[in-house]
Amino acid sequence: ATTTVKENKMQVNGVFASTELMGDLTILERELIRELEKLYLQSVQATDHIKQHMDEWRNSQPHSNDKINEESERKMLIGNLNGTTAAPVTDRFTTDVLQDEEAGSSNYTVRVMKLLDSVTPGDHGHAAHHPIDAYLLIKRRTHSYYVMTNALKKLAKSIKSTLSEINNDEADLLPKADDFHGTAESLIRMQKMYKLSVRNLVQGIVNQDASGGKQDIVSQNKLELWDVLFLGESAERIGYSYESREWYAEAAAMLDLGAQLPPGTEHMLTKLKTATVEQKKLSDIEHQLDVTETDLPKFNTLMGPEETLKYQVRLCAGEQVRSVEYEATLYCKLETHGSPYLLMMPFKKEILSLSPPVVLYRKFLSPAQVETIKRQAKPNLDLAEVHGEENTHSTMERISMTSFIGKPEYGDPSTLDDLHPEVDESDFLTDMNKKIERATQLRVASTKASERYQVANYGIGGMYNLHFDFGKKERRNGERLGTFLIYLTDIEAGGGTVFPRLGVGVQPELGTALFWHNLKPNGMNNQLMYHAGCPVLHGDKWIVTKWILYDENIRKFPCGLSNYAKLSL
Ligand SMILES: O=C(O)CCC(=O)C(=O)O
Ligand SMILES: [Fe+2]
Repeated sequence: ATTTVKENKMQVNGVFASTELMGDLTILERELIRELEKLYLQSVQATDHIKQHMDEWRNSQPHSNDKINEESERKMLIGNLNGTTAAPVTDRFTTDVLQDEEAGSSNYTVRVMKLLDSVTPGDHGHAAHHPIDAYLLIKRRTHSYYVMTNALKKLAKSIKSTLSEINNDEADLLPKADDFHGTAESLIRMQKMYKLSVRNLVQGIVNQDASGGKQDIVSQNKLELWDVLFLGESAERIGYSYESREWYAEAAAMLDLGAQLPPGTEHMLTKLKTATVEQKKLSDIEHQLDVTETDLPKFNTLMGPEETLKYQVRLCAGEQVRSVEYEATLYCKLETHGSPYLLMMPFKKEILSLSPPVVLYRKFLSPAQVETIKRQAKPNLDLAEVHGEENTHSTMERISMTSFIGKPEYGDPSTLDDLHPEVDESDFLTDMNKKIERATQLRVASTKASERYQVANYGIGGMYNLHFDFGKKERRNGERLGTFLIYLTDIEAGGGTVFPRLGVGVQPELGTALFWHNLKPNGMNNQLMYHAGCPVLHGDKWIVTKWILYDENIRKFPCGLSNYAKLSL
């Protein structure tokens, strides 16, 4: 499968495809927080205002301690004003103000005045007999209510407008509920892939035991019981029952330690209890399986899906899976390909697999060159889309942003013309084409010989599932013979490129290039070259890829058409 671009959208199923855009979101979030802070301050002001008036009102009540009196006063007052029986207290605020505004205060005042005698006995007889008492009473019923409800109304209005502003202006940029679910699911996938401990995750710790004594990555944030329950449910929804039980068991443990069950989650209690029991049983069995595993892996064979997945997981976690004997046959060299030019500056080449060959070129690009590529690619980053055999679809197969740099004529079947095989790239890319030619000994610097440079950016959880680089229909100049992939960032955790059928795993390192052939020398697809980009656990992964096409390179092969001829790079 190959990747091209789709409409501008930040995420696919909620996984932040690009850390760049996560940055934008952080800025947006800051603005949002400022808006909400403003609202909060307004609401505090309004509340203070209301409180003050309430206090004034309460303190000026002649019989503030006499609950029965107050209540009957209220009921009668409202009942009479409305011409109905008493309304609930909350309604009274609105009723009063509405009537106040509709009928005009004087009308209202007259009506209240008429009621006073029968309603509020004051300390010195009738409250309304004393002009000051009457004045204050009416003030409480009119002015104070008015001020209070107005403050509330204003607040409600400004909340409403802020919300609609957020909804209208930034709706496309803000993550949605789907994205939240997707982010949770991506966390579950990483939990499974990297065997992350749930207990550690709750503490904000990403443990890296599996990859051999590497340091934990610690966040300042922790998860709450609510999150733990949510993640358990997310895992359950995507069918990861083992992982779901781990979250539920952890939730049960948190409850035991005194955490409060969030409201509305009471129904989950039985689930949590059974999860604890089942999880204990399962982890015992798993443990036994681990211990009794004696099968030696058979690399460089077409292992089945289960075994492929198993080695994908192990390689992504940074494990060495091949025998020490095999690893000992690998080597590195200063490559010159016998060329005087390269004598001056040989490639630092490392063989990761002998046959089929996979090689590394250390420090292929300088940090400055890497920056140039990223700078050129950034403005056009778009959600990656995968072209399958049948149709084009955006899937969980690949979660990353991609963009292309260099002349569009490169590798484009519709604009290819045999008469114009060469196209002027920028000086920078022309140099890079030539450098890749010197390293791979293949023809690259012609529009027929290679595709455009594809730059990809993976955010946290971003990944590329197992796939082959060959297989796109209608590739006029032949299949993708070779993949020349340059890492543009170092990645602290996760984000490796793995070949489970070869037992090869590579950790991204800024400026280092990875090169392999997808085809056998006779042009047939090599099914051993199944590979994946592991989910990024921590960091911001950038790569640039040049696919080198078959037809222009047939003559470069030393071998004939045997399906078994071995190639070395
Ligand atoms: O991201 C990676 O490490 C692998 C990328 C890849 O396989 C591809 O772009 O075809
Ligand atoms: Fe690939």
